[in-house]
Order: sequence, then structure tokens, then C-alpha cells
Amino acid sequence: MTDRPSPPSSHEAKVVAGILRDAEGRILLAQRTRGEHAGRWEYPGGKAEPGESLEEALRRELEEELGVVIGGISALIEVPQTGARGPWRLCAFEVQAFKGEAHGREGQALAWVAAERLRAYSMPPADLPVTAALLDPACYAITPDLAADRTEALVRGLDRLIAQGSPLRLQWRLPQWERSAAIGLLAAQLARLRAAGIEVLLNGEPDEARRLGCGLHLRSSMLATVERAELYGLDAITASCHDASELARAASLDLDAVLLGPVASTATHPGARPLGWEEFVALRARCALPIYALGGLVPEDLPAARACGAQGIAAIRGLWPDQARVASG
Ligand SMILES: Nc1nc2c([nH]c(=O)n2[C@H]2C[C@H](O)[C@@H](COP(=O)(O)OP(=O)(O)OP(=O)(O)O)O2)c(=O)[nH]1
Repeated sequence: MTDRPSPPSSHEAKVVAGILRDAEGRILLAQRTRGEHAGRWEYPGGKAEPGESLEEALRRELEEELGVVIGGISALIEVPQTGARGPWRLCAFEVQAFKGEAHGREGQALAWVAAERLRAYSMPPADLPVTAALLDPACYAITPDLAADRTEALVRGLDRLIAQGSPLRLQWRLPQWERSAAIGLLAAQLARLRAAGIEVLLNGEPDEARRLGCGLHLRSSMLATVERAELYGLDAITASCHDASELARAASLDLDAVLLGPVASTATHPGARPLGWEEFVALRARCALPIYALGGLVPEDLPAARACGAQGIAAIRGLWPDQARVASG
């Protein structure tokens, strides 16, 4: 587990936002009536006042704006951002219970939206990571770098991932394998992975992913050269990023998420300088894509990752089940 990040700086403005659900599980959005994002939809809330805790601010804002009194809350994600007026942070909370019927007390329109419809609503950029935290897996596993004769070990690992039963993205990356063997095994495994709720992204070419009907992961060298038109019709697309210019490139291609790292030192790239959480936050603040933190991380790092604006963690060792047995057996 990595060291916890230092707390956000005190000069950073905080905006709190609440995820409220109705009896059918629909989520409440409010339409902004003024300012830069007028007309866009957001998770209800507003700016925390000096000296106020985040919970106090959320309680006050939701009472003022919606006329509801909230019960327990839990942190979902914090999204550090850099705006024209300096650094600020969107702090989103799941609201476990509330009293009262939500109504737009400031003249704003409200909508209760089924989770799978959230992305149909135009939102401010900082909300993209919040919506992704609600909808997409927090864990992004990468296949271990097994030798080409280790099919059985790989399939055993997949069996265990499926048995775990938790939502997952899985990058199919087998650099030591013949291309046709790597793709042939994925074609044979794809249906059962998908049936288990595992979303597969092929580390490879757009055409290969299109033929298989799976997602695509772009290595950073490919991120630099790929054209948007080549990505047409693909499921989820992610990319490897290490700096601000790669993040900007990924944003310009409107990718679904990126992997940013290494956050801590990792055996996969022993010579690479770790970013650390502070640098991760600084890079995250300049970009509004969902970002998985990569490099030396394990599931216990998830709360720290979410507090730094990460969608979750991406890992080979940290997420591949029973790695020791796969490596030796
Ligand atoms: N409440 C809320 N605000 C959000 C979200 N996403 C996002 O970018 N924001 C921004 C819009 C505003 O600039 C700021 C919220 O402050 P506010 O609701 O008190 O708005 P305001 O009119 O006083 O501020 P401003 O637009 O004049 O800057 O955070 C979100 O999901 N919920």
C-alpha cells in the first residue's frame, strides 16, 4: 500500500455535490441556471464556505437548493481541477438517506435519471469523473506478462477473476505471445468474461478490437499517432499516459479513461521515476478524463486514489488473482 496523499491545500476552493437516489435507484440532477455552465446538468450542491466542513456545506446546500434534509453520507470521489480562478476541487458524496421531497427552490429544473442514462445529460467537465465513478469499474486489471507456453496459467487466472464476481476492466496484454495466439485465446475467452461483467480492452490495433467486438487500449506510442476516425465504432477505449501532453492528447480523442503512472515504483518498469500522489493530483487537476492510477498499487489504495481524483487503480500484480501461483505453476 502506498503512503496516503497529503491533504488538499487550504487555498483550494471546495465544491460539494450530493448523489441522491429515489426509490427506483434513479439519480437526481439539477440544471444550472447561470454562470459558465448555464444549461448544463450537475449533481446538486455548491461551494463550501470558509470554516465549514464538507458535510456541513452539503447539508446546507441541499437544504437551500432542494429543501431536503440529508442523513448519512459517504465519500464517492474528489476531483481536483484547475480553473481560471485557481485550483478547486469537486467533492462528491453518496447521500444514503434524505427527508423531504426534492424541488428546485432556486428555480432550477430537476431530473431523476436512470444511472445508464446519466451520460446523455450534458455536464460540466469536472463531473465526468464523478459519473464514471458511479458507473464504471474501480479496478482495471492487466494480464501478467506470461511466456507464450503459459496458456493454462492464464486461463486459471481468468477463472479466478470470474469467480471473484466484482465489476472489472481487463486489459489483454501478452507482449511475449504471437499475435494470432494472443488474439485467438481472447476470442475463445471473451464470451465468458463478458458474461461475468468483465469489460475486456485489447492492447493492440483498432481493427483487431473491432473484429473481436471488445474495447481497445492504446499504448502511449499509439496514442500519439492514432486518428479519431480509426477509433470509430469501438467499445470502451483507454490509453497509457505519463504526462500532461499525453493526457491532453487522450482528452482530445475523447477517450473513455486513461491509465496514469507510475504512481509508486513498480517491478514492470523498474527504472521509471514514480510520480507520487502529489504529482498525480497536479496532472489530474489539468484534465477532466476518468483516470486510473497505475504502478505499485493494490486494492487497499482505492480510498486514497479516489481522494486524489482517480477512477480507481490499474495493476498487474495488485489485481491479478493469486499471482505467486501463476508465476510459479
Ligand atoms: N454543485 C455543483 N457544482 C458543480 C458541479 N460541477 C461543476 O463543475 N460545478 C461548478 C459550477 C460552479 O462553478 C461551482 C459551484 O458553485 P455554486 O453552485 O455555488 O455556483 P455559483 O453560481 O455560486 O458559482 P459561479 O457559477 O458563479 O462560479 O462548481 C456539480 O456537479 N455540482
